[in-house]
Amino acid sequence: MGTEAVGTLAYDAPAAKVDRRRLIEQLGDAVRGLVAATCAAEAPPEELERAIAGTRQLAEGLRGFARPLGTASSSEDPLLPHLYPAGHGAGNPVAPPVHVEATEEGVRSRITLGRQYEGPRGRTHGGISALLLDEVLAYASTSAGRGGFTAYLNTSYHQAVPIQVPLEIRARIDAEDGRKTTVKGFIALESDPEVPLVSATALFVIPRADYEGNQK
Ligand SMILES: CCCCCCCCCCCC(=O)SCCNC(=O)CCNC(=O)[C@H](O)C(C)(C)COP(=O)(O)OP(=O)(O)OC[C@H]1O[C@@H](n2cnc3c(N)ncnc32)[C@H](O)[C@@H]1OP(=O)(O)O
Repeated sequence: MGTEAVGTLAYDAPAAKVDRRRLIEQLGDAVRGLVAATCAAEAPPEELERAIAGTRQLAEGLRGFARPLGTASSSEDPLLPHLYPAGHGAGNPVAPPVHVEATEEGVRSRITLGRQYEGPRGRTHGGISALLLDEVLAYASTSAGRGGFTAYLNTSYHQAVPIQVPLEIRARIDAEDGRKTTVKGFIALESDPEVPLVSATALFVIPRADYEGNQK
């Protein structure tokens, strides 16, 4: 049996599943690195052609093992983090590598964004900032035992969020009202964590059926 940390819970997942999840995370990380290198590469034509052929061959190899759309991966486990969500899945090379930890007032995530998240030169794309805030604010709601889907995410962009610079994202519950949870948070430089670069307020709503089911 392998032990994988889930919040404060140590869960003995079957070793084969843990090993497989590690490989999936490593593949996600490797392809994420390839995506970042692709966005930065000033390579000569022959190197680009080599990269195109090699990448197409790798993709073709993996496509043969694709699971049907809408089905869960055999590596998913209800007690372990999902591997493929676009916002944080460690196995999803498109997802920024978001890790969240609990703090006294809520949650915090430290992250450095690669070149693939660039919008205007040197700055993070605003949609990526919104994605990060949605993710970390949702995590604050979930880890407080609330959860819910994002009903709105209001973002204010105060200053540029730099690429390849350590960032800190913090979030805390602002209000709870039945099925509704309002969460506030912001992205800052890790070196200047009190100055918001992008701030957000989000409303998370638990669907009525889920909420009423939990009240029984
Ligand atoms: C390591 C990292 C881990 C990370 C851990 C997890 C990270 C995952 C993060 C992903 C988060 C997402 O992106 S979620 C995906 C994006 N969001 C969605 O797909 C949601 C789509 N929308 C919906 O499914 C629905 O609209 C819901 C569930 C949000 C609400 O539906 P409903 O339950 O039928 O809503 P309804 O009865 O009308 O409203 C309930 C109450 O909410 C209020 N309300 C509803 N919508 C709004 C709104 N836009 N603005 C204001 N208020 C609203 C209503 O006024 C009402 O208040 P009152 O009258 O009761 O006072």
